[in-house]
Amino acid sequence: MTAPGLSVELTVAQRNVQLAFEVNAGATVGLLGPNGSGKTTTLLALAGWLIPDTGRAYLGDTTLFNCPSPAKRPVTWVPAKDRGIGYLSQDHHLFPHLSARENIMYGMERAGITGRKARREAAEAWLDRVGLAGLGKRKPDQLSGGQAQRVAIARVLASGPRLVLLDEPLAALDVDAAPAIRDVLAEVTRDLTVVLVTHHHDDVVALADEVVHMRR
Ligand SMILES: Nc1ncnc2c1ncn2[C@@H]1O[C@H](COP(=O)(O)OP(=O)(O)OP(=O)(O)O)[C@@H](O)[C@H]1O
Repeated sequence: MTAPGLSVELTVAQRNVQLAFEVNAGATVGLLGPNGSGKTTTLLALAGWLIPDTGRAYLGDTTLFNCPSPAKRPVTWVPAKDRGIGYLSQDHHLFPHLSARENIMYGMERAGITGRKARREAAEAWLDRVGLAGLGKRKPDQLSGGQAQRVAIARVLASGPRLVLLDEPLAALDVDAAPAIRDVLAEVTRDLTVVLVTHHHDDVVALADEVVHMRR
């Protein structure tokens, strides 16, 4: 399946955020800007967790939201669970009672991927792909921070998202662990449409095809 392109424009007056940008199908755009410039706000609106005052976002042929006026309800508002968007933050947010493999399988189940055996096999393949072959039975508290973030990457990607949102995905990692995981992210998102928020120039160089510079 080919990744869709993304087009977004939005304003959030209370947060003093106003922006517009496009991402080509299968490309990664990096959002760079100082604290408070609206990077997280933009990701929240795309993910479906924040309704902007005005704006529109199109993912391929799908209208994610269409908010013509702050005084009116959105004309179109696709709920977060129906957007087919994968969100990865700096915290892995793995379920502590589930193994690494079960966490990945959970992401697939939520995305409607049927068949427990198929999910299990796919989860094993994802563990392999993110460099964790053989560690599928470990619970999050038996993994290092870097290994847990690799599981989180696999959980997001295994669900087959149409758009991937990366919110400072390497910020919580040791400087020693970050480069290898950056390489994993670059490999697994190569053909996907991605919006990346980061403060790190290394992330932009390794992951982004284009950069949006945001100002306060
Ligand atoms: N829950 C909130 N309610 C009101 N204003 C908020 C809220 N969260 C953030 N803001 C404000 O909205 C603006 C944009 O914040 P946002 O978190 O999107 O910026 P950011 O670029 O992601 O910053 P950072 O790099 O610090 O994460 C800031 O002025 C911030 O103070």
